[in-house]
Amino acid sequence: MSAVSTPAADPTRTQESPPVLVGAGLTLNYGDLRVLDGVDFHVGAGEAVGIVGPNGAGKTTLLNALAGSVTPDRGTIRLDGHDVTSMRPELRCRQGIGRAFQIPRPFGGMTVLENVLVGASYGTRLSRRATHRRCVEVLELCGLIDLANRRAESLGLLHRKRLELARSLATDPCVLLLDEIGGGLTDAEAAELVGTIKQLRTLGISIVWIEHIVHVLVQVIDRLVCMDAGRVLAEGEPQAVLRDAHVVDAYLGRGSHG
Ligand SMILES: Nc1ncnc2c1ncn2[C@@H]1O[C@H](COP(=O)(O)OP(=O)(O)OP(=O)(O)O)[C@@H](O)[C@H]1O
Repeated sequence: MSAVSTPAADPTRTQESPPVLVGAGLTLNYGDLRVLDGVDFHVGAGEAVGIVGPNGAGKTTLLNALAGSVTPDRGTIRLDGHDVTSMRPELRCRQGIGRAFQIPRPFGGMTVLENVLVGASYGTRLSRRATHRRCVEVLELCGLIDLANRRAESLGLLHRKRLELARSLATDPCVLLLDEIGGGLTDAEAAELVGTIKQLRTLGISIVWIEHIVHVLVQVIDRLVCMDAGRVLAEGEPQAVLRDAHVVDAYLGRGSHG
Protein backbone atom coordinates (compact mmCIF):
# COMPACT_ATOMS: atom_id res chain seq x y z
CA MET A 1 0.00 0.00 0.00
CA SER A 2 1.13 3.56 -0.69
CA ALA A 3 2.89 5.67 1.92
CA VAL A 4 -0.12 8.02 1.92
CA SER A 5 -1.70 5.71 4.47
CA THR A 6 -1.76 7.57 7.77
CA PRO A 7 -1.84 6.51 11.42
CA ALA A 8 -5.41 7.85 11.50
CA ALA A 9 -6.32 5.09 9.03
CA ASP A 10 -5.37 2.38 11.53
CA PRO A 11 -8.49 0.28 12.29
CA THR A 12 -7.29 -0.29 15.84
CA ARG A 13 -7.30 3.45 16.64
CA THR A 14 -9.25 4.55 19.69
CA GLN A 15 -9.78 8.26 18.99
CA GLU A 16 -13.15 10.11 18.99
CA SER A 17 -14.32 8.12 16.01
CA PRO A 18 -14.06 4.41 16.86
CA PRO A 19 -14.50 2.02 13.92
CA VAL A 20 -18.11 1.00 13.35
CA LEU A 21 -17.68 -1.31 10.39
CA VAL A 22 -14.41 -3.16 9.86
CA GLY A 23 -13.37 -5.61 7.18
CA ALA A 24 -10.09 -7.40 7.90
CA GLY A 25 -8.10 -9.45 5.40
CA LEU A 26 -11.03 -9.74 2.97
CA THR A 27 -10.24 -12.11 0.12
CA LEU A 28 -12.71 -13.24 -2.51
CA ASN A 29 -12.25 -15.19 -5.72
CA TYR A 30 -14.59 -15.70 -8.64
CA GLY A 31 -13.14 -18.88 -10.12
CA ASP A 32 -9.54 -18.05 -10.99
CA LEU A 33 -10.09 -14.32 -10.64
CA ARG A 34 -9.05 -12.85 -7.29
CA VAL A 35 -11.37 -9.90 -6.86
CA LEU A 36 -10.49 -8.99 -3.27
CA ASP A 37 -6.97 -9.68 -2.14
CA GLY A 38 -6.52 -9.22 1.59
CA VAL A 39 -8.42 -5.92 1.88
CA ASP A 40 -8.43 -4.14 5.24
CA PHE A 41 -11.13 -1.51 5.44
CA HIS A 42 -12.89 0.44 8.16
CA VAL A 43 -15.22 3.35 8.67
CA GLY A 44 -15.49 5.19 11.97
CA ALA A 45 -18.57 6.50 13.77
CA GLY A 46 -19.82 9.51 11.82
CA GLU A 47 -16.96 9.27 9.37
CA ALA A 48 -17.34 9.51 5.58
CA VAL A 49 -14.95 7.39 3.52
CA GLY A 50 -14.74 7.56 -0.26
CA ILE A 51 -13.61 4.66 -2.44
CA VAL A 52 -12.18 5.21 -5.91
CA GLY A 53 -10.26 3.04 -8.31
CA PRO A 54 -10.25 1.87 -11.92
CA ASN A 55 -13.04 -0.27 -13.37
CA GLY A 56 -12.85 -3.81 -12.03
CA ALA A 57 -10.74 -2.82 -8.99
CA GLY A 58 -13.14 -4.63 -6.65
CA LYS A 59 -14.92 -1.61 -5.16
CA THR A 60 -18.49 -2.88 -5.57
CA THR A 61 -17.41 -6.35 -4.46
CA LEU A 62 -16.03 -4.81 -1.26
CA LEU A 63 -19.38 -3.09 -0.68
CA ASN A 64 -21.16 -6.38 -1.44
CA ALA A 65 -19.01 -8.11 1.16
CA LEU A 66 -19.68 -5.41 3.76
CA ALA A 67 -23.43 -5.55 3.05
CA GLY A 68 -23.50 -9.36 3.06
CA SER A 69 -24.57 -10.00 -0.51
CA VAL A 70 -21.34 -11.94 -1.04
CA THR A 71 -19.33 -13.85 1.56
CA PRO A 72 -15.55 -13.50 1.44
CA ASP A 73 -13.47 -16.66 1.13
CA ARG A 74 -11.22 -15.31 3.85
CA GLY A 75 -11.32 -12.47 6.33
CA THR A 76 -13.83 -11.11 8.83
CA ILE A 77 -16.36 -8.29 8.96
CA ARG A 78 -17.31 -6.68 12.24
CA LEU A 79 -20.13 -4.29 12.92
CA ASP A 80 -19.85 -2.50 16.26
CA GLY A 81 -17.36 -5.16 17.31
CA HIS A 82 -19.67 -8.08 16.45
CA ASP A 83 -18.65 -10.60 13.82
CA VAL A 84 -21.21 -10.39 10.98
CA THR A 85 -19.14 -12.20 8.34
CA SER A 86 -21.73 -14.95 7.89
CA MET A 87 -24.80 -12.83 8.58
CA ARG A 88 -27.36 -12.55 5.77
CA PRO A 89 -27.78 -9.11 4.15
CA GLU A 90 -31.32 -8.57 5.43
CA LEU A 91 -30.16 -9.20 9.00
CA ARG A 92 -27.18 -6.86 8.52
CA CYS A 93 -29.63 -4.27 7.29
CA ARG A 94 -31.59 -4.64 10.53
CA GLN A 95 -28.32 -4.32 12.45
CA GLY A 96 -27.66 -0.95 10.83
CA ILE A 97 -26.00 -1.39 7.44
CA GLY A 98 -27.98 0.52 4.80
CA ARG A 99 -27.25 0.47 1.10
CA ALA A 100 -28.12 2.56 -1.93
CA PHE A 101 -27.47 1.23 -5.41
CA GLN A 102 -26.09 2.86 -8.54
CA ILE A 103 -29.22 2.16 -10.56
CA PRO A 104 -32.28 3.03 -8.52
CA ARG A 105 -35.00 0.41 -8.78
CA PRO A 106 -38.03 1.79 -7.01
CA PHE A 107 -40.95 -0.54 -6.41
CA GLY A 108 -43.18 0.05 -9.43
CA GLY A 109 -46.86 0.75 -8.89
CA MET A 110 -46.15 2.36 -5.52
CA THR A 111 -45.93 5.97 -4.47
CA VAL A 112 -42.76 7.58 -3.15
CA LEU A 113 -44.11 7.36 0.41
CA GLU A 114 -45.04 3.69 0.01
CA ASN A 115 -41.55 2.91 -1.29
CA VAL A 116 -40.01 4.50 1.79
CA LEU A 117 -42.53 2.77 4.07
CA VAL A 118 -41.34 -0.59 2.75
CA GLY A 119 -37.77 0.29 3.78
CA ALA A 120 -38.84 1.51 7.21
CA SER A 121 -41.11 -1.47 7.91
CA TYR A 122 -38.41 -3.87 6.79
CA GLY A 123 -35.33 -2.43 8.40
CA THR A 124 -36.65 -1.19 11.72
CA ARG A 125 -38.82 -2.48 14.53
CA LEU A 126 -40.68 0.77 15.05
CA SER A 127 -44.38 1.04 15.83
CA ARG A 128 -46.70 1.90 12.94
CA ARG A 129 -46.99 5.52 14.02
CA ALA A 130 -43.22 5.88 14.55
CA THR A 131 -42.59 4.25 11.16
CA HIS A 132 -44.81 6.79 9.45
CA ARG A 133 -43.12 9.65 11.30
CA ARG A 134 -39.71 8.35 10.30
CA CYS A 135 -40.76 8.16 6.65
CA VAL A 136 -41.94 11.76 6.69
CA GLU A 137 -38.63 12.85 8.25
CA VAL A 138 -36.66 10.91 5.66
CA LEU A 139 -38.69 12.35 2.78
CA GLU A 140 -38.13 15.86 4.13
CA LEU A 141 -34.41 15.22 4.49
CA CYS A 142 -34.16 13.90 0.94
CA GLY A 143 -36.22 16.73 -0.56
CA LEU A 144 -39.06 14.41 -1.57
CA ILE A 145 -41.85 15.42 0.77
CA ASP A 146 -43.73 17.31 -1.95
CA LEU A 147 -43.58 14.23 -4.15
CA ALA A 148 -44.73 11.76 -1.46
CA ASN A 149 -47.87 10.77 -3.37
CA ARG A 150 -46.28 10.60 -6.81
CA ARG A 151 -45.85 7.23 -8.48
CA ALA A 152 -42.19 6.28 -8.08
CA GLU A 153 -41.82 5.31 -11.73
CA SER A 154 -42.80 8.83 -12.84
CA LEU A 155 -39.76 10.42 -11.14
CA GLY A 156 -36.77 11.83 -13.03
CA LEU A 157 -33.25 10.53 -12.38
CA LEU A 158 -32.29 12.92 -9.54
CA HIS A 159 -35.50 12.20 -7.67
CA ARG A 160 -35.09 8.46 -8.24
CA LYS A 161 -31.62 8.72 -6.73
CA ARG A 162 -33.07 10.65 -3.83
CA LEU A 163 -35.70 7.95 -3.39
CA GLU A 164 -33.01 5.27 -3.42
CA LEU A 165 -31.25 7.20 -0.66
CA ALA A 166 -34.53 7.72 1.23
CA ARG A 167 -35.39 4.02 1.12
CA SER A 168 -32.05 3.06 2.59
CA LEU A 169 -32.26 5.83 5.21
CA ALA A 170 -35.69 4.63 6.22
CA THR A 171 -34.06 1.41 7.47
CA ASP A 172 -32.38 3.57 10.14
CA PRO A 173 -28.76 2.75 9.27
CA CYS A 174 -25.71 3.60 11.34
CA VAL A 175 -23.58 3.00 8.23
CA LEU A 176 -24.74 3.87 4.73
CA LEU A 177 -23.06 2.21 1.73
CA LEU A 178 -23.44 4.27 -1.45
CA ASP A 179 -22.49 2.83 -4.82
CA GLU A 180 -21.95 5.46 -7.53
CA ILE A 181 -25.13 7.30 -6.71
CA GLY A 182 -23.80 10.42 -8.49
CA GLY A 183 -23.57 8.65 -11.86
CA GLY A 184 -25.62 10.26 -14.63
CA LEU A 185 -26.40 13.46 -12.77
CA THR A 186 -25.73 16.95 -14.08
CA ASP A 187 -23.30 19.14 -12.09
CA ALA A 188 -26.21 21.03 -10.53
CA GLU A 189 -27.97 17.78 -9.57
CA ALA A 190 -24.76 16.35 -8.14
CA ALA A 191 -24.35 19.52 -6.06
CA GLU A 192 -27.85 18.98 -4.65
CA LEU A 193 -26.99 15.39 -3.80
CA VAL A 194 -23.84 16.54 -2.01
CA GLY A 195 -26.01 18.90 0.07
CA THR A 196 -28.24 16.01 1.12
CA ILE A 197 -25.34 13.73 2.00
CA LYS A 198 -23.71 16.48 4.05
CA GLN A 199 -26.97 16.69 5.99
CA LEU A 200 -26.84 12.96 6.66
CA ARG A 201 -23.43 13.48 8.16
CA THR A 202 -24.88 15.90 10.69
CA LEU A 203 -27.07 13.01 11.90
CA GLY A 204 -23.93 11.02 12.73
CA ILE A 205 -24.44 8.38 10.04
CA SER A 206 -21.20 6.83 8.80
CA ILE A 207 -20.86 6.86 5.03
CA VAL A 208 -18.93 4.68 2.61
CA TRP A 209 -19.25 6.10 -0.90
CA ILE A 210 -17.89 4.62 -4.12
CA GLU A 211 -17.88 7.36 -6.72
CA HIS A 212 -16.08 8.01 -10.00
CA ILE A 213 -17.03 11.70 -9.90
CA VAL A 214 -14.09 12.57 -7.70
CA HIS A 215 -14.67 16.32 -7.43
CA VAL A 216 -18.13 15.58 -6.01
CA LEU A 217 -16.85 12.90 -3.65
CA VAL A 218 -14.14 15.04 -2.07
CA GLN A 219 -16.72 17.63 -1.00
CA VAL A 220 -18.13 15.13 1.48
CA ILE A 221 -15.49 12.69 2.64
CA ASP A 222 -12.94 12.70 5.48
CA ARG A 223 -10.80 9.93 4.07
CA LEU A 224 -10.22 8.42 0.65
CA VAL A 225 -9.35 4.84 -0.22
CA CYS A 226 -8.05 3.98 -3.69
CA MET A 227 -8.32 0.35 -4.78
CA ASP A 228 -6.67 -1.41 -7.67
CA ALA A 229 -6.72 -5.10 -8.63
CA GLY A 230 -8.51 -6.15 -5.43
CA ARG A 231 -6.14 -4.31 -3.10
CA VAL A 232 -6.01 -1.04 -1.24
CA LEU A 233 -3.48 0.99 -3.16
CA ALA A 234 -3.53 4.10 -0.98
CA GLU A 235 -5.65 5.63 1.74
CA GLY A 236 -5.66 8.76 3.84
CA GLU A 237 -6.43 12.46 3.49
CA PRO A 238 -8.31 12.79 0.17
CA GLN A 239 -6.11 15.36 -1.58
CA ALA A 240 -2.96 13.54 -0.53
CA VAL A 241 -4.33 10.28 -1.94
CA LEU A 242 -5.24 12.00 -5.22
CA ARG A 243 -1.68 13.35 -5.51
CA ASP A 244 -0.13 9.96 -4.75
CA ALA A 245 1.97 8.73 -7.66
CA HIS A 246 0.55 5.18 -7.49
CA VAL A 247 -3.00 6.54 -7.62
CA VAL A 248 -2.23 8.86 -10.51
CA ASP A 249 -0.66 5.97 -12.37
CA ALA A 250 -3.34 3.35 -11.64
CA TYR A 251 -6.48 5.46 -11.75
CA LEU A 252 -6.34 9.14 -12.55
CA GLY A 253 -3.91 8.70 -15.42
CA ARG A 254 -6.21 6.21 -17.16
CA GLY A 255 -9.05 8.71 -17.44
CA SER A 256 -11.60 6.15 -16.22
CA HIS A 257 -13.04 8.58 -13.66
CA GLY A 258 -15.77 11.10 -14.23
N1 LIG B 1 -20.55 -12.25 -9.82
C1 LIG B 1 -19.38 -12.17 -10.46
N2 LIG B 1 -18.88 -13.22 -11.12
C2 LIG B 1 -17.69 -13.16 -11.75
N3 LIG B 1 -16.90 -12.05 -11.77
C3 LIG B 1 -17.36 -10.98 -11.14
C4 LIG B 1 -18.61 -10.96 -10.45
N4 LIG B 1 -18.79 -9.74 -9.90
C5 LIG B 1 -17.71 -9.02 -10.23
N5 LIG B 1 -16.86 -9.75 -10.99
C6 LIG B 1 -15.57 -9.32 -11.50
O1 LIG B 1 -14.82 -8.88 -10.38
C7 LIG B 1 -14.02 -7.77 -10.73
C8 LIG B 1 -14.31 -6.62 -9.78
O2 LIG B 1 -15.64 -6.16 -10.02
P1 LIG B 1 -16.25 -4.96 -9.20
O3 LIG B 1 -17.63 -4.72 -9.75
O4 LIG B 1 -16.14 -5.20 -7.76
O5 LIG B 1 -15.28 -3.77 -9.62
P2 LIG B 1 -15.46 -2.20 -9.44
O6 LIG B 1 -14.19 -1.68 -8.90
O7 LIG B 1 -16.69 -1.92 -8.66
O8 LIG B 1 -15.63 -1.72 -10.95
P3 LIG B 1 -16.53 -0.55 -11.60
O9 LIG B 1 -15.87 0.76 -11.24
O10 LIG B 1 -16.48 -0.84 -13.05
O11 LIG B 1 -17.92 -0.66 -11.03
C9 LIG B 1 -14.32 -7.45 -12.19
O12 LIG B 1 -13.33 -8.06 -12.97
C10 LIG B 1 -15.66 -8.10 -12.41
O13 LIG B 1 -15.83 -8.47 -13.75
